[in-house]
Amino acid sequence: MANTVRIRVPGTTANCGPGFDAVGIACTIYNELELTLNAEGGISLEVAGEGAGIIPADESNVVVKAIQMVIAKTGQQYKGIHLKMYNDIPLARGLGSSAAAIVAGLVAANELTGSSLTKQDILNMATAIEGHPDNVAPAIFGGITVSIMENGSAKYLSFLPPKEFSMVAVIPEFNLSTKAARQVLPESVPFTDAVFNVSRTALLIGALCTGELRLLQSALEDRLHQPYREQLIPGMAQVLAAARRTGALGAALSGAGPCLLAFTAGNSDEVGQAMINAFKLHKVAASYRVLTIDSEGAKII
Ligand SMILES: Nc1ncnc2c1ncn2[C@@H]1O[C@H](COP(=O)(O)OP(=O)(O)OP(=O)(O)O)[C@@H](O)[C@H]1O
Ligand SMILES: N[C@@H](CCO)C(=O)O
Repeated sequence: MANTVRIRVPGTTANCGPGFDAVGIACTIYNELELTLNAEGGISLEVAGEGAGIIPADESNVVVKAIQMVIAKTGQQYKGIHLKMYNDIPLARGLGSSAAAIVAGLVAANELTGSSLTKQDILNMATAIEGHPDNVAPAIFGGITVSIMENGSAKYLSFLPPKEFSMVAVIPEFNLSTKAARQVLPESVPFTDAVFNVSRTALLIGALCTGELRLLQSALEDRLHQPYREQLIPGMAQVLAAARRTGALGAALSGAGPCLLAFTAGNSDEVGQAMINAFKLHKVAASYRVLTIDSEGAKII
């Protein structure tokens, strides 16, 4: 018997400057996934939008992996996995495409197999596939999330800020895999840099919780990953500086990049244009999207 469900999952921006592997925000950019499970074998895939013609229709596909994980865990007999994707989140740009894909697969398969998994189970399974919880947590719960790993289990909190802001995501035309962007990171950092990031991360969460957005400029500073990743993104420092000069509340690398994100309270188009122009000076073509916070996370539609 065929069994079909459709899911919507938001893209996410992780790290938010100093909160490496811990802080993430769900954004109003979405992928939709329609999953049909049946008893006959085979995997089929139709993709519209981002990733069309690139995403594989086999077991190397992270959505398929996630679905098979749920089928195995729940002891179901489904063999046929049929997927239709409608993707707006660009792949390997720093807006959480892999987290959205994993979460879509897990949530959809859970829905079709009796909904025995809790959101906490889904968070743990998604983190096991993704490797870190900072994108998958907001993709599941929505809002701004802080997540940590403890004895193999993810602990998280999700909140909405009292004061609204927008996020200008500037998306260069080239992609950068998280794997490549993690390879340039050092194995250890100076104690002073660790202290620098602890203080900024605390300030960042405090500023977002209280709405003291004037503090974002300092709170988005980071010494754990951005300085090392600059070499991978031509013009990164200048594009972030252009955002600040144009009046952004603050700016940072989105996830592992190459997307750069500015927080704004009004002149988003002006900031986006200034960032694109700064990229152009480094021969990088880019476009921008003005996003806000998604408060719902993954949901069945
Ligand atoms: N809709 C999708 N279906 C299947 N696989 C996908 C999908 N979207 C992304 N992926 C996989 O995830 C990879 C991109 O993941 P990666 O972690 O490198 O970047 P990202 O998740 O877009 O960015 P970041 O983690 O920095 O926010 C793609 O190359 C592809 O293998
Ligand atoms: N925290 C992750 C986010 C991207 O997946 C990183 O920066 O590598």
